[in-house]
Amino acid sequence: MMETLARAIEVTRRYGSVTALDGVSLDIRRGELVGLLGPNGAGKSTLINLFAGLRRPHSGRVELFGGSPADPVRRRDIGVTPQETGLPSTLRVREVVDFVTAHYPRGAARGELLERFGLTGMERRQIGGLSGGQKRRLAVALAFAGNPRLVFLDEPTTGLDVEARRALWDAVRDFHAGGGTVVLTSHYLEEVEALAERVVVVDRGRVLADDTVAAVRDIAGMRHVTLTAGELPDLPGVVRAERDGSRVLLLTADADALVRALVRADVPFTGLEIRPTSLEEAFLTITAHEPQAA
Ligand SMILES: Nc1ncnc2c1ncn2[C@@H]1O[C@H](COP(=O)(O)OP(=O)(O)OP(=O)(O)O)[C@@H](O)[C@H]1O
Repeated sequence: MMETLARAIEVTRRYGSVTALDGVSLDIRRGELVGLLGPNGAGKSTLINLFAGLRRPHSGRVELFGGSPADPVRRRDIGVTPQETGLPSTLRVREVVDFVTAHYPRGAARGELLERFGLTGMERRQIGGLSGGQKRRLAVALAFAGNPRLVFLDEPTTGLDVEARRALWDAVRDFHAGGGTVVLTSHYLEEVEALAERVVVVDRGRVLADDTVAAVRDIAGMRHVTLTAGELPDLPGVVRAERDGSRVLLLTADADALVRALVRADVPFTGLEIRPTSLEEAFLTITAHEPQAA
């Protein structure tokens, strides 16, 4: 059994009347590269802030390396890149890196760290003079300044162009290949797909799915097929079927095959519509209902 580095057990966290996390349980094991996927306001940043010891849960428990995230000794072995890049604009790149690195017993070598994130030659530049993408890369690089065992990257590639995004993906992959554990958040399945093996889908403070990227991709690729028809025969690949008067809604991973089967079965239908499901819709539908016949 792989060692668990971070763990949330039935965690609830509110902000005023907003429940940001609602009974979330999650284990992050050593060597994993986990993507937290979910729409705006899903609770991803809140979860990272709890693991990083920046916030405390209202109920449930959060553990980091088997202890409390509030313990500074445990926090030495993590790195975090927050969603907002707030670095002092008058300082030079070199000064910021040295300042952050100095906080750790095993700080990274500056030159090597900057190289990994495509910032070589920028040591003397002031933060305020960097481009948005360069600032972002620096903020992500700082998460690795202490040679952490576990890093939390909150939307690491926001604001990066394609090339910079790929370079950052490579840096994250290198860290992972060297035995590092990564938790990253994203709104985009493609980003999670490019990096992660395991994806945890979060929405409205709850974990909707915790599975392989392939399994989640299948669910996310579901289509809603709706049509007006009478009694329907058994159709292939229907995950869920629902009737509302004469309107039938079918959920399937392969809409083309479904439509071909409908035509072959020679059942009269009108008003055929096919549309993608949102990730949320797909997961809610699948987790809330068992397949049933129309
Ligand atoms: N400091 C705060 N004060 C009040 N409400 C907050 C605070 N932080 C988060 N929230 C609320 O908690 C919920 C979860 O927010 P959170 O930032 O964790 O989501 P997220 O998944 O990271 O979203 P995004 O992708 O937009 O960053 C949202 O409804 C948000 O408005």
